[in-house]
Amino acid sequence: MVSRHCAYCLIPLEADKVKMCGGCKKRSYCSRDCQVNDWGAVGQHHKQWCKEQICEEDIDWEIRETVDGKGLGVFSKRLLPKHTRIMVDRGYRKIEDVPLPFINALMPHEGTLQEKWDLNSFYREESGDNLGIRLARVNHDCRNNATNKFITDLNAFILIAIRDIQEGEEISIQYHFYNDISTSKGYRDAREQVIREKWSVNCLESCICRDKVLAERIQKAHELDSMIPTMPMKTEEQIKRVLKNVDLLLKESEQISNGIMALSRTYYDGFQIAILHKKTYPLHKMYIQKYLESCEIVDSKLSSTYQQALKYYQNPSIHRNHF
Ligand SMILES: C[S@@+](CC[C@H](N)C(=O)[O-])C[C@H]1O[C@@H](n2cnc3c(N)ncnc32)[C@H](O)[C@@H]1O
Repeated sequence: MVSRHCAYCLIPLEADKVKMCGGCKKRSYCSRDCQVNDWGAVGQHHKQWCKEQICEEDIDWEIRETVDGKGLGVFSKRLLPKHTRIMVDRGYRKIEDVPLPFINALMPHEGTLQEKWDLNSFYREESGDNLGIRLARVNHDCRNNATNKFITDLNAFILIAIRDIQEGEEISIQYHFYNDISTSKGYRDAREQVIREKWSVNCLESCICRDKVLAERIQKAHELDSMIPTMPMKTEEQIKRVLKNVDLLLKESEQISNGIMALSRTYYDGFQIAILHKKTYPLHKMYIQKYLESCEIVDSKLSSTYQQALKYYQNPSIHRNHF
């Protein structure tokens, strides 16, 4: 069975007709024209990603039918260790920008283009509506093993493993964010309702997203997250107290949230707070180092977020909080 598609036009590829990218030796095409198109922004801008060793279809993952009625899904073809970058997918901002065969292939099968767009696109406050053609095949699971981020300046979604994913395991993300500690309960509940209506994903009473003890921990972590920037931070003692809360939040986030995404923000908070006072200044090193590492994973070295983090790492005194 053919499980590889041209990375540009998405037509199925016969094993003996595959043209491989000479750089990453992974990305596959049906023709030189498709390879040239994919190299620039017309396609997925592979020129930017070629050296980043992102996983590719048929080598690291494949799209196939699920056995539990969810339609197609994305499955790993090998062990994908935690923090592996599973896929990079160009973001389409408007229906008109998406090549017709791409959007036509999506769910709902008999739906209009608008219905397909509505079901498969993601909305983000900072970047609006976006559709990733391959990302749209990733199904929802409340115990998701991957998470995705839209990198606005690179116009790309990046899908990251948040724990080790075994060979043959389905790769899943969360369509609703019950454990997003950065938002209030009211907002999380409203978002969940909309998202359940959009994707008709209905969880059992026993699902982790309905666990009351966990919900309380998430709420407490959210309160801590909101409280940190409001705490007094003038004296050394006050700053040390805030940093204790930062460390507490990092520990909680590691266990209850989507991992790396939530941690990334809090590492940055730790950095901004530690540099406020000369006595706590040495502590900044650990936070900015962790922040830089997390930016490399969730945003990639190519992003402006990573480049800015690198500047702060190399020269913390350029940050406005520096004592
Ligand atoms: C973005 S698409 C995901 C890919 C889709 N399975 C396909 O074949 O193209 C979202 C749709 O997949 C199905 N789906 C995703 N996760 C599901 C889940 N956990 N349980 C049931 N259906 C799910 C629902 O029909 C949902 O509206």
